[in-house]
Amino acid sequence: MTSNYVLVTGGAGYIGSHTVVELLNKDYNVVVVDNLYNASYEAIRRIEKLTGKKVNFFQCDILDGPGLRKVFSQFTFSSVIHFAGLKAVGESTQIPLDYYHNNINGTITLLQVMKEFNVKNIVFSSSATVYGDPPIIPIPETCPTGSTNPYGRTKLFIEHIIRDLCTAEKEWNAALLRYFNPAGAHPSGIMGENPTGIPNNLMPYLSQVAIGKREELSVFGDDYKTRDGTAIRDYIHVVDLSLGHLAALEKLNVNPGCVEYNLGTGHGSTVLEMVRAFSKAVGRDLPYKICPRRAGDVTNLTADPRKANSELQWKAEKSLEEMCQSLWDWQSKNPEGFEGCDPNPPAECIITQK
Ligand SMILES: NC(=O)c1ccc[n+]([C@@H]2O[C@H](COP(=O)([O-])OP(=O)(O)OC[C@H]3O[C@@H](n4cnc5c(N)ncnc54)[C@H](O)[C@@H]3O)[C@@H](O)[C@H]2O)c1
Ligand SMILES: O=c1ccn([C@@H]2O[C@H](COP(=O)(O)OP(=O)(O)O[C@H]3O[C@H](CO)[C@@H](O)[C@H](O)[C@H]3O)[C@@H](O)[C@H]2O)c(=O)[nH]1
Repeated sequence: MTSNYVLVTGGAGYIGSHTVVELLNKDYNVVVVDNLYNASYEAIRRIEKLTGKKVNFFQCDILDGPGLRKVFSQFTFSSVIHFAGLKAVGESTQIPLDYYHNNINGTITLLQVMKEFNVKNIVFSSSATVYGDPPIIPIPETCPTGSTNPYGRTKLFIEHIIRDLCTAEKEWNAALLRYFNPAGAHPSGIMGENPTGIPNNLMPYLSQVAIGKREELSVFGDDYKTRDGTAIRDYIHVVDLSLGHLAALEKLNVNPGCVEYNLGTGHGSTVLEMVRAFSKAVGRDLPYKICPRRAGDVTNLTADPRKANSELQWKAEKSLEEMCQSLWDWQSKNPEGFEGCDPNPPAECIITQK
């Protein structure tokens, strides 16, 4: 049995797949589990193509304790990077039970199996949404938390669960990574976000407008108290975000207990600034219309990333232009995303049926 594997849950998804590439590039041994609810096995094939390495993949649900035990019996893990979860804010208000069950029970099952196998280092995908409508901009990690939607509350509850575990059992270490707004794609143009159905998020929607799949962007609200009236977010290149996970893994080696980090750039952009930046990458103006605010949106989520910068020796390096260019490369080379590619893994990789 080879030791020192990193288990990546949700590793076929958008941020997970980019992180797996960076881990493999740095010679980590990686195992991916994903139930492929919101991903295609094609992402794993693309990771293999990009890195020239074989990915140990299992179609396994994190709610499937016996399934996870099968994986944990085959490898010795030093740590887990836990991406798996449902992530659409709007959908979470429609089907809250599914969100609470999948995200919270899934995480508890994972933590129980980790404990059984004496794996006590975890990097968790949290979110800036835990800050709700923050009173301080840029937002430090010490800002009060409290989310406005079921999805955000799952992130907040999971943070509490992991923190409680680290308090109760001192051998546990956890990095709770509060992501701001990931955007962009792998610079190769081979891998990127592959949203199913109509994208909820600004940048994937805008890129589908550019490719002609959607008529125009709806800009949700121009009456915010910002420089142009549209809401501000801290967009971070997905490759920078992925590298933040490698930095967090390193941090866990020095037994820090439970630590929270904002992963953002510290620079906020309005919706209209993003429309302009992406239009520039595409080479033409993209159509948009001003619409009412979207329920649940807040004015400004901009990170104060200094804690991550100093304690993780990590900094977001890539520009807004690189974010937009890589997204457009990916979208224009793969207008249908992974559609048309076989979404299923080889039968021997399937532990949990869909
Ligand atoms: N994308 C964002 O804007 C953003 C921002 C903040 C936090 N996050 C969090 O980061 C993580 C990754 O986000 P993403 O954008 O890559 O999303 P994604 O949907 O692309 O990836 C999540 C992956 O988890 C898998 N999954 C879901 N439930 C599972 C389960 N029960 N068992 C096994 N696999 C399961 C999905 O199939 C998918 O591949 C999520 O936890 C998300 O909440 C995302
Ligand atoms: O079609 C669209 C989509 C979005 N927006 C606006 O664009 C901004 C960004 O929206 P979006 O891309 O949907 O991201 P957020 O709502 O900020 O949420 C993302 O970023 C959060 C962290 O900041 C994560 O927790 C969430 O999971 C993730 O979806 C907001 O002001 C939206 O109102 C539009 O104007 N039109």
